[in-house]
Amino acid sequence: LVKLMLTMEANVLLLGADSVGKSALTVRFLTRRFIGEYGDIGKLLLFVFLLYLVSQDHFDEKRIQWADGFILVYSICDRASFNGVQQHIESIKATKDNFGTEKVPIVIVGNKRDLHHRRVVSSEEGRLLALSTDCDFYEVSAAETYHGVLLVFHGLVERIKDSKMAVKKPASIKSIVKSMSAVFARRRTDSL
Ligand SMILES: Nc1nc2c(ncn2[C@@H]2O[C@H](COP(=O)(O)OP(=O)(O)OP(=O)(O)O)[C@@H](O)[C@H]2O)c(=O)[nH]1
Repeated sequence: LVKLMLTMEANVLLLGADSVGKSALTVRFLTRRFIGEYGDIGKLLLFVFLLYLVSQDHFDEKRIQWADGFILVYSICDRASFNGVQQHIESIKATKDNFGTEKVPIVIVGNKRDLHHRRVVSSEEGRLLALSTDCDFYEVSAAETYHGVLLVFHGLVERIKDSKMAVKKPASIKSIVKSMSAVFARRRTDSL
């Protein structure tokens, strides 16, 4: 019995306005714990670590090109952060389009779901934005659960896989045609 392990490396860029929870989501995903649970020294170490991992919220083409997938975060308690997501989507699509890339893997995340008493952006608004821009949508609480955050990253990985397969498809059809014509060419020369 042979077991095949398929692994995939992907660059993921988290974008969003200040304080929407980008660091909290990343820390939750990587350590299963909420960023607020760490003591002062823990927070300092995490901060240094995240300096390497979390990209800040300004755009440049290189960073967008670098990324295979995007997590666009807003807070359900912050309308301006939600409005910013639309602009991010437009910039990403415009930049990726320039390079002829297929459907861009983007996941929209409404964070701070636990603060429902302070909610100003409804779930429907988030879902509609995702529908109209062809992105996935999740509402989560980095403060409360690991599972929802895990689903976000898994959902994005699935999208990245799909887009990589879509890019590869024409090449593989080409290679099938090539190998078939090689077989027929050999048969023709064999029968001569
Ligand atoms: N109640 C609640 N608070 C959260 C949640 N996620 C993050 N926070 C808090 O929101 C604040 C900002 O979170 P960060 O993770 O630092 O946000 P960020 O987007 O990385 O912020 P910047 O560094 O400004 O870009 C912190 O006080 C977090 O503890 C959440 O799901 N619920």
